Amino acid sequence: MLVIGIAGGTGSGKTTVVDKIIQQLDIEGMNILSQDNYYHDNHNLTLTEREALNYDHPKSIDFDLLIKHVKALKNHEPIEQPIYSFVTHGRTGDHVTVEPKNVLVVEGILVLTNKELLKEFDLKVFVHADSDERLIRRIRRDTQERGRDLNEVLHRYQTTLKPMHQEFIEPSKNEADLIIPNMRQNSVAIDFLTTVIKNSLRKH
Ligand SMILES: Nc1ncnc2c1ncn2[C@@H]1O[C@H](COP(=O)(O)OP(=O)(O)O)[C@@H](O)[C@H]1O
Ligand SMILES: Nc1ccn([C@@H]2O[C@H](COP(=O)(O)O)[C@@H](O)[C@H]2O)c(=O)n1
Repeated sequence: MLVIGIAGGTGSGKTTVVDKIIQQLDIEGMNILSQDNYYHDNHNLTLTEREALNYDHPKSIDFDLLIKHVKALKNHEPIEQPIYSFVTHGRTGDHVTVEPKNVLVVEGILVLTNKELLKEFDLKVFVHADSDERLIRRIRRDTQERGRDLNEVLHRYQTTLKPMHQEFIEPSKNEADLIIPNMRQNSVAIDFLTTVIKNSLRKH
């Protein structure tokens, strides 16, 4: 199994890049594990308390479970992936069964910050977009798709997102084998990444 880690700041375009790779690779045997589904549950806290949490710090992620799942899939065992809600800031209680396949992509803002998880990756990618562009994309997405208002997005950006990006996410770029500039549609970079994955698959 080929395991690829794809990191990058919020709104950099990780999900979009993964979708394009899926289209271009055109293979059935590919799984995507999103770090977003591995946020700690925090159902012991009230909704107001959960809303106030820092979701951009590595401690917000249940890396133990994520790494356990990556290892299980590499070991040809199916996993029960939790499903997360950005509205309730917690796990929904539902799970999706993921069967092992030839390629596993693990994507999320913090996936290149964890030393144990890094050991599991054959290829490490960082998607880059400037912070102003990412903030604009984040405002659009969170207000349209994640049930947030402008004040919530801007408050979170100033208090936790920006400082955590500078402390943890931006430095994790140094772990990447490949950096994808994604300020605009970048089909050359997507073609290149697809070729690298195809070549790696031949060796696996
Ligand atoms: N190259 C790009 N140019 C313009 N908009 C983009 C680009 N890549 C992604 N987007 C948009 O930015 C938003 C965030 O992208 P997404 O892939 O969800 O980012 P991430 O998964 O890194 O948070 C989405 O609305 C997406 O359509
Ligand atoms: N309850 C939560 C959990 C996470 N976030 C934000 O999601 C961002 C990561 O997701 P991307 O798809 O943008 O990579 C991260 O920056 C968290 O601030 C949230 O708002 N609420």
